[in-house]
Amino acid sequence: MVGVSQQQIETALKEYIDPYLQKDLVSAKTVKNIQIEGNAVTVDLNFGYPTKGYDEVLTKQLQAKLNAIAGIDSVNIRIEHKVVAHAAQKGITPLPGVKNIIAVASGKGGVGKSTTAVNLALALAAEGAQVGILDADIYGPSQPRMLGVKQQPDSKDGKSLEPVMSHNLQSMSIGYLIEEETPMIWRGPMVTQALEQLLKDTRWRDLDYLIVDLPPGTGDIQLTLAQKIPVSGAVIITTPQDIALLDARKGLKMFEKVNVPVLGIIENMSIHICSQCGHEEYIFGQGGGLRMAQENEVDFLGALPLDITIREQADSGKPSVIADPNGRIAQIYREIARRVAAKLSLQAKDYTTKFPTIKILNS
Ligand SMILES: Nc1ncnc2c1ncn2[C@@H]1O[C@H](COP(=O)(O)OP(=O)(O)OP(=O)(O)O)[C@@H](O)[C@H]1O
Repeated sequence: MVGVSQQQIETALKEYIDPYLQKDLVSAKTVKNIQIEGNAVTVDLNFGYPTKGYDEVLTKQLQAKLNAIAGIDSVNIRIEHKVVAHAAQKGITPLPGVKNIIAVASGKGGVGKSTTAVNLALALAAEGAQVGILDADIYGPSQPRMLGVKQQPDSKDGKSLEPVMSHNLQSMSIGYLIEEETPMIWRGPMVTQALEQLLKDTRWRDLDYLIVDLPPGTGDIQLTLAQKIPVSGAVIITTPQDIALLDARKGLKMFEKVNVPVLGIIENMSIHICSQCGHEEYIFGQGGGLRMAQENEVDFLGALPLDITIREQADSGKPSVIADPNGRIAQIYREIARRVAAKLSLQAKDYTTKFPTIKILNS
């Protein structure tokens, strides 16, 4: 009997389109090794984005596919992931301890940007990445409450700050340093200076992703931040109302202006689910976020319902991804997290720190 060939396995792997990368496994360069021993095949895959919540489904589908090849009776799929640093805006120095910064922005306030940012960060961590969150929403820092953090950050040297740990997430917020009731009057330059300091003086530790929860809006402050922080990609949060969509479009333009790629749009409060009877209703209109994404040729990353549990869980210091990890809402956030990370993994790598020094020798 003729044995199974490497070519046969590759052809089968080429037929599998990864739903997050939207490419087949071979073209996406995820296949690291194929080993055939008699009737047994082992495939080693390596992804540039964290895949914990997807490994089981992927393994089952590939096993079914490869087992269908005549002559194979044992399939072993080994999955790894390795997140690398991707390029940020030209001329901005990368942040020590942080591979990729993802900015979460909204055109207008109150659309659920901070709630989505923290759940996205927790979802990326649940997928297996090392994640941090910087609460740059200086006017209304809500991350301490949502992360259930009461203590102030430590400082080992009196100059830098140690990130606060909760739910396996490193975090920093102006809210850790000032009293919640203290009225702060921030003026433009003060905000950017305070945030730059908060970002740079924190000793982030080996982060694959740092989520930056930007202040709402698309004014000068946001523009300056988008220019000064080394951002690899941005995510825009909107609700389906026309007014929010209009403002979200301004957000898209802002990132375009500063050459930060937009990874996609998330629609929040998309559909209302009645907590009494489960009835579903599109209070703010249907499909607005998707249409806007299509019109502007950016990805639509997903939609979250308007659901009281999202607010209650965030308010209690345990956002939905932590409070109900197997629930429907957590699964939506995790699906979105995989899309965000996969989209980022397709972008150019950051070579700035890896170039060897060229020495010119006089002979
Ligand atoms: N999908 C949702 N379903 C129900 N409540 C939500 C949802 N998303 C956010 N909320 C609630 O809406 C309120 C506003 O959310 P959040 O603070 O995240 O918005 P924001 O856009 O960051 O606001 P700001 O612009 O003021 O910083 C919060 O009480 C939050 O718990």
